[in-house]
Amino acid sequence: MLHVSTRGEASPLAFSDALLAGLARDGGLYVPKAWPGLTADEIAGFAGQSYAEVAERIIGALADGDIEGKALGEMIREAYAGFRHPAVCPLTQIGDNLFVLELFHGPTLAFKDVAMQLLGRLMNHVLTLRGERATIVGATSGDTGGAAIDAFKGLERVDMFILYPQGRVSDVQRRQMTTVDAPNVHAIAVEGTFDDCQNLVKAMFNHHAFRDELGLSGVNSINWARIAAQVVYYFTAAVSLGAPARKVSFAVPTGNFGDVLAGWVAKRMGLPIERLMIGTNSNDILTRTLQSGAYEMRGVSATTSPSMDIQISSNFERLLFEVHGRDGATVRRLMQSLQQSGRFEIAPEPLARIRAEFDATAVSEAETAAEIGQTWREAGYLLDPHSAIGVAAARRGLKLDPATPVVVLGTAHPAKFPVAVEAASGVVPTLPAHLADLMEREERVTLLPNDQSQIESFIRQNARTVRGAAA
Ligand SMILES: Cc1ncc(COP(=O)(O)O)c(C=O)c1O
Ligand SMILES: N[C@@H](CCOP(=O)(O)O)C(=O)O
Repeated sequence: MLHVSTRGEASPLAFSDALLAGLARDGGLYVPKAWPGLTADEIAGFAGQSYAEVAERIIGALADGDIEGKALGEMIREAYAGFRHPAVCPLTQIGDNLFVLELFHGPTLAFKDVAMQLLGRLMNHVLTLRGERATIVGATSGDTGGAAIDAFKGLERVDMFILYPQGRVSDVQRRQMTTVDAPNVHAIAVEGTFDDCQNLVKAMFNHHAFRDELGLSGVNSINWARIAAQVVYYFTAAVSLGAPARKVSFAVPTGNFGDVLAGWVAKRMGLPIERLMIGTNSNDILTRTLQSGAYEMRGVSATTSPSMDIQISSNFERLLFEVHGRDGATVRRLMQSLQQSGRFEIAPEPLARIRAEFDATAVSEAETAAEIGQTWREAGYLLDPHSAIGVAAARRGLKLDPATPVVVLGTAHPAKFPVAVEAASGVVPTLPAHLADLMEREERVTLLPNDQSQIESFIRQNARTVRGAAA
């Protein structure tokens, strides 16, 4: 199956080519040309299967034979063997019809590990088959960076450069990026916001001479394979609550719109999802957009859920493409308007299509802290601030529809955000044993201005890949 760009002008690519490309050459994001479907019987058959078995079926359907089946199965099994919970992504009940899907049992304690541990293996596999190398550039508001560095550290065929906003990630998040002693990974602190970092990454991809010279690739959720891997846990969670016979809703703490988009993809593939509830922090551009139809940028404020301090929600472009009948020209026009004036308007019909499947709600800093405190007191369950935003969104959804179970995506371990969690609950969350000495490890980081040419020079000087060929 081929993958097409949301902006309609780049050449369609097979799964493994889209995996290495990251962003399409027209600036768009890749999506499969058609959604593979699973029957209700097949979905019911997932009950009792391991996470890796379900992943093999779902990712196999999305990769559509482009990654050889036996190799894919082995990579999936290896990717999840190191998770600290045998279920990989277990489900915990914290209230009436209220569940947390714990996505933080991977090495860096965030949901990013679920996709990234597989992505590292997939990329290494494809690059090895082709005898190529790649230079990965990524932007992080805190979690993607650590997960990517862990998954790619030491890989011979890859150099990795991760841009994060200086002073705007938690100490644990920063140290997970800066204390890894591997010559192929580089943490770059940028004087700017996450949106600046993400804009720099996209600008490097759109600088085609640089892109080709360095063999650029990306591991942010602009990379279609990231979303594909995230689809799996929607199936495992819903099936364990009775799907496909029973509908389930999901509440998703949202920033770049990748995780909740994966839920929308699961629904397209046949999973009976009732509602997809977006929870935003006070950087509430998505909530405002669903209310008014106007996607309008404002300044980003720093919150206790820093990974969601985002205004340019990259994957929303994929949804825009779908609700506009896959019309790349319209998406190009909307994205141009965003770049030129910081806003665009969604017409009534596509907006109605979005509202038919998604709800959105903004959760303030005070409400986030109150949710952490309440859930700890009532359920004895410690939430991180991001997951707390999901729980607050779920509680609002349950008031409207108490009969449908809601699964909140628990996107990070509370110990990644100890200051906010302790302030809200009085409990100091502790890091798992493998990270116990994180705060004592030596840091290695380069501070650079928000300037594309200086960042490109740094990457050129430090990357071992030239023109995508093996050095
Ligand atoms: C802990 C955490 N929760 C939620 C999100 C938001 O996810 P997405 O950007 O896929 O919407 C992020 C960042 O991506 C995150 O790191
Ligand atoms: N919240 C993310 C931001 C980048 O998101 P991605 O899913 O597009 O990689 C982070 O923690 O870095």
